[in-house]
Formats: sequence, structure tokens, C-alpha cells
Amino acid sequence: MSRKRGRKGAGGGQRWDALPWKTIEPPLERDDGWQGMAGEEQALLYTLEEISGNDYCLREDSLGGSQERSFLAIILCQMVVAPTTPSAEDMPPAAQDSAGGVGGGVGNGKEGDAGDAGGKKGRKRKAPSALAAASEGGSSSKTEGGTASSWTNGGAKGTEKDGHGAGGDDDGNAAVEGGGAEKTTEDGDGDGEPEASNKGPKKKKRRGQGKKKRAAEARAATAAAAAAVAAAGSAPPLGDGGGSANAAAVDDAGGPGAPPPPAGLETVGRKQQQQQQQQHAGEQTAETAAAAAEKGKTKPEATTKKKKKKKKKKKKNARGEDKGGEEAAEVGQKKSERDWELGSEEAAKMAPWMYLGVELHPALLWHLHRQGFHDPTPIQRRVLPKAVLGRKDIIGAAETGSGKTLAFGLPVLSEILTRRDAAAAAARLAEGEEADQGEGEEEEGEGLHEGLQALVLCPTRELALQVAAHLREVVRDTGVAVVEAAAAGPAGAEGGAGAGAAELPALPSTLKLCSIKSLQMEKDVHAYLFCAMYPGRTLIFVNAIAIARRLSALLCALSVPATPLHAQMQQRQRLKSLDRFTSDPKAVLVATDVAARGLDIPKVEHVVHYDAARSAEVFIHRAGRTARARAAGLSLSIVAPRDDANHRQTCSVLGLHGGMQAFPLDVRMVERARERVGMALRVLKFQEAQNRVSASNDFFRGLSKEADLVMDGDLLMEDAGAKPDAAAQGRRGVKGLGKKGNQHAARLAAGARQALAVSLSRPLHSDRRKLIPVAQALTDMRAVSERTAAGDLAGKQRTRSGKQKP
Ligand SMILES: Nc1ncnc2c1ncn2[C@@H]1O[C@H](COP(=O)(O)OP(=O)(O)OP(=O)(O)O)[C@@H](O)[C@H]1O
Repeated sequence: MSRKRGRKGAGGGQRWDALPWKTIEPPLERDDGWQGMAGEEQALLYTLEEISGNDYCLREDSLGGSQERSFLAIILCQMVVAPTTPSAEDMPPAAQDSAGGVGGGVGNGKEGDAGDAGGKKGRKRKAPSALAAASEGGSSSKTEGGTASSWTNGGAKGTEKDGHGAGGDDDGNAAVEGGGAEKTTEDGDGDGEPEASNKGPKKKKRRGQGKKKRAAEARAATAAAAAAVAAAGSAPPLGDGGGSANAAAVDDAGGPGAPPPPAGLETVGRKQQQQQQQQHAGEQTAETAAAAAEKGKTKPEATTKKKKKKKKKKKKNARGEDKGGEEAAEVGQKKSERDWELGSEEAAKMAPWMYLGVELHPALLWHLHRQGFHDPTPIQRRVLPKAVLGRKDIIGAAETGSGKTLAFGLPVLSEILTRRDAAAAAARLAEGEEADQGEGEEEEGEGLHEGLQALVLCPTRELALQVAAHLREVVRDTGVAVVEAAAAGPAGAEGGAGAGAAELPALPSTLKLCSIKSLQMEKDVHAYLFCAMYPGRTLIFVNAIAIARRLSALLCALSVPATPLHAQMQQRQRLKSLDRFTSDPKAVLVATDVAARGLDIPKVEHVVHYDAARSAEVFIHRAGRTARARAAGLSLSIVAPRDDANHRQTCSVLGLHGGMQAFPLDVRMVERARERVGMALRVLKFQEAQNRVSASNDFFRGLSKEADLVMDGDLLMEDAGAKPDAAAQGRRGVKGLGKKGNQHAARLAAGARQALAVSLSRPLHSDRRKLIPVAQALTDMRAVSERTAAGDLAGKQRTRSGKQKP
């Protein structure tokens, strides 16, 4: 439900750049609810409300506890792009007229968006309060019903919540979006080519005659596609029984209960964008006119300076010096508005986005299409209309891997791009010049939008990098820079979630949950057995850094390509581990909860909880690293007696009162895995001894070198397994073992390594057919247990009646 919160009648005169940024220092440590929010956070929200002129906050009653605080970052994003002036439709007619005049120069290049209704009149959207009221009705139902999208949740839980991005932080980093100001002539990725459409952005020659034709084609195709989907009953009909908030939001444009003329929808969206542009252009015209007049006077000087600056920047880039420390802003060649036109077929594919009635900036649409995102996800469908059209501040909630990043990212980026276009148009207008894409325009835009446009806070550096990369993908080549910036967090802190949240995020319905009961000392065996039997990208979660180190070393010794990830690793090493994990489809990452939240690593097939998560919320975040974006995934909990309490609590919170499904195990394979793990532990023990010896020897050698002394051989220990010539030099061996003892140790080490190698060269099970996919194993197991249950039932009935049932 939406409800009003915060101070009323807040003025809208301030701008986002007056934000007290310094008061937001991740990690935000409170994990209690909205009401109990730390004073400064509360103050920050009020400040944000004042700045945005928005004195209400849309939220759902189902959200509570830490979720609200979790979405501070999103609120923040929305706030910084919220209007500081009344919207065009709230303006008196005269003002609207003048804004319309400005907009005439702005709308250039939009005809190809398939967003125009070809002259049909769109219905006016409701005023914000009406929209809020409408959304109340819509948001009461939490299921996405009857939509065209395969993102529909179907059997997923009715209440979808999330605790995205908050809680106990690892090291408190921020992803920062800068906008408009930066531009280089390089494509950050070196890959400006479209993948989905196999067509590059349209070239300028598309201007003129052919353009109108193509635009008309695109409109016709989109309208036809939309109408076809609606006719088939698979599109979300407005005001239908599905009752989703999305439908309610669309109602705002189309009226409740009325089947939507798709073109009308598009008109509303397009009109909205034009209004936004007109509004921004109107705001900036006077300011820009003065600036332009000034610029006109000093232009030659200013241009030369800028060109020099650019040259310097290019040189720096070539030398790789301009990385700004940790930042790696990928700013591609800025393309003009016209370059983002989609062809008619492409536009038709993107019709589900048009249904939202939100006209996203064409560049975003183009990039969404390029990435194959033809459908908005449920959370995106619900957020976008309210964020973009309703200009609401949103606390969003959805299952893991459901596209929340773009849900908050798209409105922010669309606003930045739209404002920039409007500013450029206003500048052109002020200078009385014909729109001319190129250097001149870039500089105008640059002058008007220099600086930070939006800020996203993330609890870990990894997440900051990921969010930035994710957003960067949709603004490639627009000249908007998305960069990551680090902020200091508590050293060595782990990214555990705050316990005791009243509401929990949901898990995707494509995720299977199962468990293995184990002894503490057998956990290694089960973890190894699973990795060996079901190779695939696997994320193993442990509760302690020492275990992450030990288990990853053990798995490596067993030829499983494992790497650790924990908060005590240097940032560089952490990124390297992640790189390795993402580049090898069979890699295993042994991680602490530093990797539990928000990380979107493609195609993680399995999540293994080596140690039980300390709370159900952490469990959900961990498990949510797999089964993302509609993919299937498996979560396996290895439950030893000491994990039992946490595991049972998680099960009860998830409503699995009978516990999780037992993972099928073959006793013979467990036996063989046990043998191998034993051998690997021996190898590691010898390895460790060897490492200790060489570390000690290195230490003494280093000392003697520094002091310029001749090394006394007695101080050196002999390497177990060292080369024979080293032993021949008469050094003393490992203390307590003596020379013979060392030789014996070396022999043992070599023997253990060899035995392990032999064992690893054989299949884990003599019958290779036992290597079946996890999903198959679970299906088989279910069938067996169903048969057993049926048998049991029959058995019971037999006993009771004394007769066997047919
Ligand atoms: N409209 C879309 N169509 C297809 N894929 C999408 C769409 N939007 C996002 N995705 C993809 O879905 C994946 C998950 O997105 P994202 O990381 O935003 O999820 P999330 O909801 O933030 O997850 P978490 O709660 O775990 O942080 C990403 O790989 C993203 O590229």
C-alpha cells in the first residue's frame, strides 16, 4: 500500500547537489525498521524529500524491518532525479505553451522510437496523488497475473520481498554514476557492436525522407505487435483481474477497465517524455541563453582550451594513466540521438517495454534490445511507471536475481539522458542554431551537466563493480560515465545480513532446495563429492575465513578448480578470484558471506552451504546467487549437528516444515570420496610442512643477506622433499626429524601425492552412468520417495484392514 510519510509541504526549491552527501557513510549499521531508523538516516530522508519536493514515499506494508533501510540507496537515486519544478501538466497553459515551443526543438529524432501514436491523442495521466491512490489498489495484490512475459512468477511465493544491498557490510563501497560530463573518443569495451540485432546504431544518413517512412513502419509494427499480444490475451490487460501494480499504473494512463489501445499508451509515454524534455528545456533556456551568450564571446579561447584538454586526456588514456585509481569509466564514443533508432522489427520486439507507457530514452531501449532484454521483469514493470511517470520514490522488493538493478537504474539513467538532451536542445535554441550533432553539441551538453548526477551505495566493492558494469551496459556510447568509487569500511568485516528482519526476500521458483545430513568431519567429503559428481559453476558458502582458505586448498589438491573469496583478501586478489570463477564454467568459489548479497555472476549452477547460514535472510541471499534471471539452480545445505539449529530455523522460516529434500547419495561413492579426501589432507599436511621450512629458510637467508653475513648452514632446515643435492650440502633437516627423518618425510609426501594422483585418475564410481545431472538426480529421487510413500500408505492400509488393496 502506498502511504504518505514524512513532512508535508516541503519546498521544492533546492537541487540535488545540495545533498548532504557526507552524512551517508556506508555501512549503514542499523538493521531495525523505518521507525527505529538512526537519526541521521531519518534526517537524510527528510532532506531528500525536501529536495525532491516529494513529500510522500511509496511503500508496501509487506515490507518491514531492514528492507526499508536496504532501499535507501534506491530512494536516493530516485530522489536525486526527482523534479524540482512542477511537471509540465501542472503548469498553467501559458507556461505549457512556452514549454511546448521549446520541446519542438527537442523532440527531434524520436520518430523512430515506435513510441508515437501517429497523431492520436493520448490520455492525460493522473496527477501524482491520483496515481498514488491508483497504485494503492494495484499493489495490494502481489502476484503478477496473466502477463505476456515469461518473467511471470507463476508458482513463486505471493509475497516478494528483498533485502537488497544492505545489512552488515563487508567494506562499504559505492558505485557512482557520473553523467554527461565525461566523454572520450574510445569505446570503453572495444565492442560497440550490437549483439542481438547485429546492426550498429543507425547512421546519420537516416535523416530526412526515409526516416519518416521508417518511423511510420516502426509505429505500425509496434502497434500491430502490441495489438496482437493484447488480442491473444497474453498481454497484461489494463485493469484486468490480474490486479498487478503494473496494471494499476498503466491504468493511470489508460483508465481503469479500458482495454488499452497500445498506440495510445505509446502516445502517453511519448508525451510524457516530451513534457519532461520541454520542462527541462524550459527551465534551462534562460540560464543557457545567458551562458551561451557568454560562451559566444569567449568561444574560441574556451574551445582551444577544451581541445587541449582533450588531447591531454587522449594521451593519458593511451598510456593507461587516466584510470583514476580504482575507477575504470568506460565512456564510449557519444552517439547522437538519431543513432538509437530501432528498426521496425526490433521495435516490435520491444513492445512489452512500450506497454509500460514509459518512454525510456531511446539509447536505453536500444541497449536493452542489444542485450536481448525484450521484456521487463515483474519488478521493472512495477517500478518504471511509478518512478518515471509518477516520479515516486520507491522502495522496491522482489526475489533475488529478478532485475532490481535495472529497475532503479533505468529511471535514473533515462532521466539523466533526457535532461542532457533537453539541455542540448535548449542551448541550440538559445544560440538560434539548427540542431547539429557533433563536437559543438557535445561541448554544450558537457558544460551544462558536469558533475555527479546520481549515487548508488553498495555494501561491498564487488557489488559496486557489478552494479556499475550493469548500468554501464545500458548507457554505452551515450557519453554518460558510470564509475565505481571505494569508501572505507570496517577492516575485515564480513557482509553478513542483519538478523531479525521482519520480512524476507523471496527465492525464485526455479531454485531447488535440498540438504545432506553429515558429520562435522565428513563435510569435506560431501562438499568434494558434490563438486566431483556435478561439475558446474558452484559457489560454496562457509562461515569463517579460515575454512574458506582450507577448503579451497583441499579442493584444489583434489583437482577441483577452486578459489577462495573472503574479506581478508586484498581487493586485487578478490577480483582475480571472481574473474577466475566467472571465466571457468566448472569453477568453484569458496566464499564467506562477502559474496552472499547482490552478486550477479552468470550461470552459477549450484550453491552449497558448507556451513549453515546464520539466519534465514542470509540463506536466501546466498541461495539467490543461483537460479537467477529465470535460470534453474540448486541449493545444497550440508547439515552437521552443529548446523542443525540454524538449518531448522531457516526451514521453518521458508515454510519447509518437513525440512529440505534429501540429496541422493551413493554410499560407495561416499566411501571413495572419503579415501581421496584423506589422501589430499595428507598431501596438504606435507605441503604445509614444506612451506614452513622454506619460509623459515627464506627468513634466515634474508636476514643474513641484509646483514651481509655468511649463512650458517646449521640454521637452515632441510626441505622435506627437497632436491637430493640440497641434502648433500650437509644442511640439518626439519627439527626433530634429522636427515633420515626428512628423507622419510619426503618419501611419504611423494607417496601421498602419487597415491592421490592414481586415485584421481580413476572414475569416482565404476559405473560412469552415475554421473547424472543434479536435476535428474532430484527427479529420480522424488519419484523414488513418492513410490516409497505410496508403498508405505498401501502397507498401512493393509495392516489396518488386514487385506491388501488392489
Ligand atoms: N528485463 C530483463 N530481461 C532479461 N534479463 C534481465 C532483465 N533485467 C535484468 N536482467 C538480468 O537479470 C540478472 C539479475 O539482475 P539483477 O542483478 O539486477 O538482480 P537483483 O534483483 O538485483 O538480484 P539480487 O537481489 O540478488 O541482488 C542480470 O544478469 C541482468 O542482466
